[in-house]
Amino acid sequence: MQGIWTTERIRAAEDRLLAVTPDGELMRRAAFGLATHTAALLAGRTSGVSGRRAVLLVGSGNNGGDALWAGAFLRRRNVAVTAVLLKPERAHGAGLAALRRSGGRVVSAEDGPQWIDRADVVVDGIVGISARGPLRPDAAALVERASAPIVAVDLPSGVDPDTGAVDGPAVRAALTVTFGALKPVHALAPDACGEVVLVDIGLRPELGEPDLVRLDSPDVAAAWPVPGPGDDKYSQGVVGIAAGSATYPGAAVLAAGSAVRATSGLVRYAGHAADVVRSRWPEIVATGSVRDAGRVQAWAVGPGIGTGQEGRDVLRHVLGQGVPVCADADATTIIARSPEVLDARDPGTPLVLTPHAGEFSRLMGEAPGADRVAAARDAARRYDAVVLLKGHCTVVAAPDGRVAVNTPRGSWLATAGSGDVLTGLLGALLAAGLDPWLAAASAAHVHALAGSLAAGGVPTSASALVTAIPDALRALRS
Ligand SMILES: NC(=O)C1=CN([C@@H]2O[C@H](COP(=O)(O)OP(=O)(O)OC[C@H]3O[C@@H](n4cnc5c(N)ncnc54)[C@H](O)[C@@H]3O)[C@@H](O)[C@H]2O)[C@@H](O)CC1
Ligand SMILES: [K+]
Repeated sequence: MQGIWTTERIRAAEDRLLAVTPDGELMRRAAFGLATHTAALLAGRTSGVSGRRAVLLVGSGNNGGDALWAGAFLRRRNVAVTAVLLKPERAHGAGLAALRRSGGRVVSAEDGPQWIDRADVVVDGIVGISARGPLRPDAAALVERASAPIVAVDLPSGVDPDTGAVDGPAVRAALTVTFGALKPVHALAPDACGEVVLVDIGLRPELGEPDLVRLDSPDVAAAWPVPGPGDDKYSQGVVGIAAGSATYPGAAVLAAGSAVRATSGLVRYAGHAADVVRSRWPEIVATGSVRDAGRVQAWAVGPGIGTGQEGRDVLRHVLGQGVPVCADADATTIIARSPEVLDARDPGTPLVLTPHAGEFSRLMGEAPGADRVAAARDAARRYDAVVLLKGHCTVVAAPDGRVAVNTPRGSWLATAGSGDVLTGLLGALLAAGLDPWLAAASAAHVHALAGSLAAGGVPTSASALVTAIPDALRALRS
């Protein structure tokens, strides 16, 4: 599990560490790591380091200081280094002196473009964790000019460090070299960060518990239920799927099929698409109504059930069964419009809501906004439910404040029916007895992995996603 800390926590930890570390030592560690990874990028992209040209974009803070010191280290490997100072009077003094001593060139922002045009790599030391708002016009113009790969120092400038939001011009890096700990931007703005490498500067002992986490494949593999010697189809958890309609059976087929592929437990289906579901998935026990579905250990409810009286009755029924419920799609809309359906829920029975931005707006009366982590946390508290906020990056918040972020592998999941597949995965994990927050985060992880395997670099479909679930689980467990 990877920990992620907000900039406020990072700054506090850095202050504690600075107090017991010789002056300049942390920046030296950071800059040495930055130089090493920048040289590796140069070697990879231009098959050499010596004689290559690096341009540093240097802002007014320590982020620029890191860039300048890294420039001095790169000089030792005979890289031609030019620092472009955005605010010459406020550039990091010691870093500037070190670069000059090493034979680096220092130019003004006006002279920057001619050096940027000839660069093999551009190092973005414009702003780091003290950044506020998008790039200012002078910096934006220089960044725009760069056609060489950009290495972001700590984080891509112009992207909000704590939310990953981009509201104007920002750096799009090939590589981000960060120090001490991952920050939210690294999980929430993967396209702006490019590859992210973490340089150890000794901060970990000062950090405490992370604010957010990202599950690694081994975490998900360890959590994912597989049958043991004493198991049968009932002991592994029976999931009920209440989805789809006679006119729109697709959601039912996808959600139920996804549950079949996710675990070895039994899958029940209840709804108007029973015949279609049975013909597609003969292993499913299908009935026409949730009232005669039989016992289950969790319900996944919502996709395609409609938002009218019948949908409301279905939702109220499953919420009253005293088992965990994953409420998706139409079920979310019903809850937003008729919150009294939640009265049917036994207090203490886990509920997972899986809204996309539009459904979130209905549930909360306002859009998630730039701070999607805070938004998901608020919704989790308001509904006393695990909230999985869909989007390019999925945010999973628990009512107790835990948050997991799933960083996608491309945008392959943006396809019709993809959400139904996630609902099936989540239902199966809830039925197996996983902690609901871990279930949601694990389902999101496998969903994304199945998406990238199904796609293999070209657009894919929800049906292909269902087919790829075993491949994803195999990849996790290998
Ligand atoms: N504190 C430490 O011990 C360490 C800090 N390190 C580096 O220091 C960075 C943080 O440095 P600072 O706190 O000095 O601040 P930054 O370098 O992040 O920002 C400097 C200043 O830029 C200005 N600014 C904010 N937003 C801007 C925008 N959108 N456009 C233009 N200017 C803007 C502000 O006046 C801000 O104070 C980290 O990101 C990291 O790179 C590393 O050297 C590791 C050790
Ligand atoms: K930066």
